[in-house]
Amino acid sequence: MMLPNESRARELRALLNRYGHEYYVLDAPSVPDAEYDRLFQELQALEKAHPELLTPDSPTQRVGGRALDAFAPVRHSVPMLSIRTETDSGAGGAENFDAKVRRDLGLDEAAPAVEYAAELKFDGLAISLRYEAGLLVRAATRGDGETGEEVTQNIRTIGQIPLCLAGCTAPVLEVRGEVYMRRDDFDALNARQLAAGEKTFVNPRNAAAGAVRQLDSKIAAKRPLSFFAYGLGEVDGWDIPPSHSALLDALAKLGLPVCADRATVQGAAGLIAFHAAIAAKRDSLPFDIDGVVYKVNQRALQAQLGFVSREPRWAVAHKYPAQEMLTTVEAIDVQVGRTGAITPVARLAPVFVGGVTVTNATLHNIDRIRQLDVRQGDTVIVRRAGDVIPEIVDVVLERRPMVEEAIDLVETRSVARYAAFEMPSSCPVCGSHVVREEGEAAYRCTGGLVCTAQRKQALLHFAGRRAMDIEGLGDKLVEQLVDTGLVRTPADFYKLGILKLAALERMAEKSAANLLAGIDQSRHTTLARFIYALGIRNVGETTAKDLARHFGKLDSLLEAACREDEAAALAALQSVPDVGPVVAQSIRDFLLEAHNIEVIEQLRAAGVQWPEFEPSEAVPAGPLLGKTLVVTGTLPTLSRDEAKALIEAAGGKAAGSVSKKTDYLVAGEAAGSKLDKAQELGITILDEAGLLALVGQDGAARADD
Ligand SMILES: NC(=O)c1ccc[n+]([C@@H]2O[C@H](COP(=O)([O-])OP(=O)(O)OC[C@H]3O[C@@H](n4cnc5c(N)ncnc54)[C@H](O)[C@@H]3O)[C@@H](O)[C@H]2O)c1
Ligand SMILES: [Zn+2]
Repeated sequence: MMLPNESRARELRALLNRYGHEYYVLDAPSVPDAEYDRLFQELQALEKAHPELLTPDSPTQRVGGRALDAFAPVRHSVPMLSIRTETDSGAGGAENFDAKVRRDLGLDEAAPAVEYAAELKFDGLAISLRYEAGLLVRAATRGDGETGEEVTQNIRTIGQIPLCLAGCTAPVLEVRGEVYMRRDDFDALNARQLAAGEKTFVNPRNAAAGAVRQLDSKIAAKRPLSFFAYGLGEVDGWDIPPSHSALLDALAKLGLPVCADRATVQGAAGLIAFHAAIAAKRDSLPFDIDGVVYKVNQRALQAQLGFVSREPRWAVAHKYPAQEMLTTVEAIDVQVGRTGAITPVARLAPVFVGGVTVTNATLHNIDRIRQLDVRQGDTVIVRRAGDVIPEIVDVVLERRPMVEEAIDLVETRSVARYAAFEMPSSCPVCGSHVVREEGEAAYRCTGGLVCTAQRKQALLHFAGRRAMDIEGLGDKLVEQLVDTGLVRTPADFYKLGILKLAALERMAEKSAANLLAGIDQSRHTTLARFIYALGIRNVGETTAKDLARHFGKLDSLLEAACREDEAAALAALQSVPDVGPVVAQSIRDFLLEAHNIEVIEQLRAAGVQWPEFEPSEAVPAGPLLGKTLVVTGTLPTLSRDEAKALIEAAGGKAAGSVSKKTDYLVAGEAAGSKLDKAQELGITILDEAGLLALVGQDGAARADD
């Protein structure tokens, strides 16, 4: 009968061997390192407590993985080892190592502190570079430590690795170091993979390992890799410096990249300080590290300490919290952003990753979800590295909850317990319909005027100088008005009274009165400004002007955009200059949303108005085509902007100053120097009625007056 410990050890060996194979040989781990380490430590503890369970094939007794047959084997005359990991994550990690070193060296209490070289533990893969007479002749992976794989071609594509050493012609110099991928290079690579519909990499380490062990050097060359040297292999004819820190300096002199984040420190206190300093800057490093490495600095002492099975006794790795962890997806929700973008988010069982507890992870968009095939209930790998938002990078499919489904009366099959995620068709915040623009990854809520998620942004835009131009309505005030519930939609601005406003914190009666005056003034506007103020996606100031000029009346625009026949509606919109299919679709989506129309009607009912005219379609050229007009003074009914809009709508140009090129001056009450100048130049002077007549808008044609 098999004892429980024995069967657990067997189970752990099998699991670790499989994960090791996926990681070392296939470069495609299915679980995060932290999960592997947890099982590894469990097996180590079991073997320690019951030495009879230790088998020669145990993963605790070996280094790395077997070399792939596809590469030529390389025997390492000096084996490439692993490094023991100190499991105490606090200061104890450094203290334990220092105490052990002192014990192993036979140092007593009175002996001075041991000197250490402290470095970063780069998260990539180990490579041995063999230089003969100063030339790079071979590069090899670690493999199982004894035999690695020849990857010279791929390594030659790494620009940072010198093909020829500076000032060294020693017969043999094997340099060991880490090939890694910078985070920015990794992000760019994944973006390219995603765009090409190919599988993305879980982390920079796997991407780097996959690139180095890529059979096709052309593909390897497209994966941007970097390198740091940190040690030696076989050496012949080169004077090895007496300390590790001096060795790193010497390697840098030969032209090899050596990381600047390293220090020579004394005793446990020095190690603790280094560990803390690097922890503080870990997120801002341009590449991933999983910890720091402490090495006894003097070579003589290293030799005295020697090795145990798979690792040196003079070095230890002291890790930081893992940047990838396993957790489960409790639900997939969507979030509505300030601009209406709807993004899926995974609600996670709380997990400590990259130094923080994470409960949500962005899923970016539906394409990303489909690519990962992530579902509610799944066990996933969450990654948080650098200052970026936590992300789900992979699904552990073998842990997906499955249920039996009957195919017929006798047969069943296993299917995923939860269905694939679908984007909602209406906004979870306001219920408006949701659209996806062509060629865009994001879905959007179309309820720009009503959606609370977009409210503050929309109101601020509406009041903006280039939109309704409401004086004194800045972001602080909009925030206050929304938070106190006084304003929900732009129409509410026009319902504000002095009492309500003056009751707001920090609002003096005088400023309340000024604001109300500003709001009141904004009632007289132009159609272009009004359209722009609505905040329709993709409709900027210029497009708003084009639309106003083309349709002349808001109702003509509404009618055209909301036609039942979608193709006809889009065509009508696209007959406006510079309006393409995407803009046309945005306009239609916005105006088809009944919530938005309600607000537009409320605004009109509140007295927001603008001059309207017959669409310029009827008079394609416009009566003022090629004419330049200047408006000055106060007109009896039109505001300055309204007059300008009329001129522009009729094809004319509204200029700011009078010159010989001016065709007409439109002068109102209290017109000053411009009038004098126009008279001097003999320019035709019009009053408001004259202007209206000129553009074919005699009094009767004006709406709302
Ligand atoms: N996810 C999985 O399924 C899976 C499977 C197997 C192993 N792993 C991971 O692999 C690691 C264990 O592998 P290991 O035995 O290679 O040990 P290790 O990676 O923890 O330590 C040894 C390696 O550290 C690297 N290193 C980085 N910076 C260094 C520096 N400054 N000086 C010296 N060496 C430096 C070298 O490449 C060296 O080979 C663990 O992190 C484990 O989680 C993960
Ligand atoms: Zn919404």
